[in-house]
This record gives sequence, C-alpha cells and structure tokens, in this order.
Amino acid sequence: MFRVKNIKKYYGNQQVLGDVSFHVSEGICYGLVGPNGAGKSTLMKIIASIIHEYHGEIQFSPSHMTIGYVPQEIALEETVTARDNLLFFGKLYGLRGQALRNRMNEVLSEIGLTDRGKEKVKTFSGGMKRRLNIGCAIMHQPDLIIMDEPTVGIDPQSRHYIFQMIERFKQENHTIIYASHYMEEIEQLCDETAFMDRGKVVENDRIDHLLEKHAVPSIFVKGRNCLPEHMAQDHAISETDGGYLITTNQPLDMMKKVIEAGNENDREIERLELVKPRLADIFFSLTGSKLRD
Ligand SMILES: Nc1ncnc2c1ncn2[C@@H]1O[C@H](COP(=O)(O)OP(=O)(O)OP(=O)(O)O)[C@@H](O)[C@H]1O
Repeated sequence: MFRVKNIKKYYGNQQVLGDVSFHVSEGICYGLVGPNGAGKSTLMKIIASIIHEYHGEIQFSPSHMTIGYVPQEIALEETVTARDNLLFFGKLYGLRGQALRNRMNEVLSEIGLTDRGKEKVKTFSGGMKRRLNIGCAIMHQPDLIIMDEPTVGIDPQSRHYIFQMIERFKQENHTIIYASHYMEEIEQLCDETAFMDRGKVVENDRIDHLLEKHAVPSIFVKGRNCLPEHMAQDHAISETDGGYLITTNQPLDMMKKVIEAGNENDREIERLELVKPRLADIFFSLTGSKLRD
C-alpha cells in the first residue's frame, strides 16, 4: 500500500523526525503511538502531502491512491450546517449534483448525524464535531484514511461510535493510519503499530508479535505476608497497588508456589492474578517514556 522510507524532518535546527521507515499493507489499521511531541502529526502531514519539505521518500502503490486526512484540530465551518460542511468538502473532491447529495446522505448516516444534518455545527457537542470532522475526510471514499488523534476530549459514546466506524472502514478495505497517545485505543483498533519517541520509530510490528517478542509474564499477589520466603532474592519483584508484581517465565509454577506458601499459618492471600502483558509497559521498557507525561 505504501512505504515510508528514511524520512527526516527539521524545523530550523531541530530534528523532529530522524530516519523514519516502515511499510503499511492494504486494509489494515496502522497505529502511530508516542507521547506529545514524538513527531506523529508531522509524519502524518508528510504522508498526507500537507508538508512537502522533508528528506526521504513516501512510495504509494498504486501511485494514484486517494487520501482522506482527519486533522487533530476540528476543521469545520461552525456557522453553517453539517450538510453544508459535507457538501463543501465533497465539492473540493470533485463530487457534483445527485452523486454529491447521495454521498452526503450516506456519510451523514455513517457518522450517525442523519437527524442533525440540517443543524448548525456550533450547536454540536465535541463528539459530534469530531464525527463530522471524520465525515468530511471520507466524502470521496479514500483508499487511505489518516486520523490524527480523533478521540481527544470526547465522550465515551462518541468514542465508541468512532471505533465502530473504523471497524467498518477496515471491513470495506480502506487502510487507516491512526495516531494516538492512548495505548488502549491502539491495542483495540490497530493490527500493526509503530512506537514513536523523540522523532524515531523505536519498534514496529504486528501487535501480537510485539506482545510475544517483548512481554515478560508476571503475576500479581496481594495479602498478609503473601510473599514466600526467598522469592524476593530469586525473582524481579516490584511493589504495586498494595501488593507485589513478580516477573517470571513460569507464571503458573510461581502461582502454585505462592498458593502452597499461603497455606502456612501466618499468611493470607487476598488476590492472586496472572498479569496480561500490556503494550504500554512494552513502550515504557523500550523508551523509558510514559505516553501521558
Ligand atoms: N510548524 C512547526 N514549527 C516548529 N516546530 C514544530 C512545528 N510543528 C511541530 N513542531 C515541533 O515538532 C515536534 C513534533 O511535533 P508533532 O506535532 O509532530 O508531535 P506529535 O507526536 O504529533 O505530538 P502531539 O501529540 O502533541 O500532536 C515537537 O517538538 C513540535 O514542537
């Protein structure tokens, strides 16, 4: 679908992208995740051809691929209706007449605003504006949809709605680039992801591969005297949530040991759990950066 090759970008003397490369296949949702300032928006603007001054190359295949760009900032005319905004963007993309009106109605239904289409955008909630912002970018049914943090500051219902839209886009074989600093969103929506930090891609792969490659299993135990003797010497243990997180390659054996030791007199186990590896922990272990600093 497209390949990002050795992209470098400077603002004055500041390098904001340093030799970024990856490949995105057709029909997937590809996540760009990283803290504020990592370079996600700059990279997306380069892919969307909004920024032209950079080093490196973006290779699209086919070369005439169509792109829809959903900016991080709401880009709507608030004094007119949702329908007028969609008509305006549809015209920009070359739609006219009945085809334009049909597509406008289709998109209104897709973004769940059919009943509000004739109302002015200034009366909309933040979530409705976000949905309309997406609607404007998909009027021309683009092959590639680039979404820059489309769920920032919205209510859970609208977020859920946007997630459902993205699932539909994928089913219709659109390719999506999705930037976020919410790792839960990347885990839920994306097939592959690139971890970005300080203008570099520190890791990129399929999400299941990342978890397999980097996640270290662990168990969580909480209770009175719940740690068996000697365990602290033999394993990596950290205190968290009033209990202990024990990193081990044999989590089930370890749970057995904790339970056996828990049967002794002065011990009491309140909670014992296998801890599912999370992408956010992998990101932190690779970069030393938290996503929401
Ligand atoms: N037009 C510009 N002129 C100068 N510096 C800029 C410009 N745009 C972005 N930057 C800088 O480039 C770096 C990367 O910014 P960018 O917006 O791409 O990061 P980001 O990962 O998208 O962050 P955020 O989540 O805050 O949008 C930041 O240090 C930012 O201050």
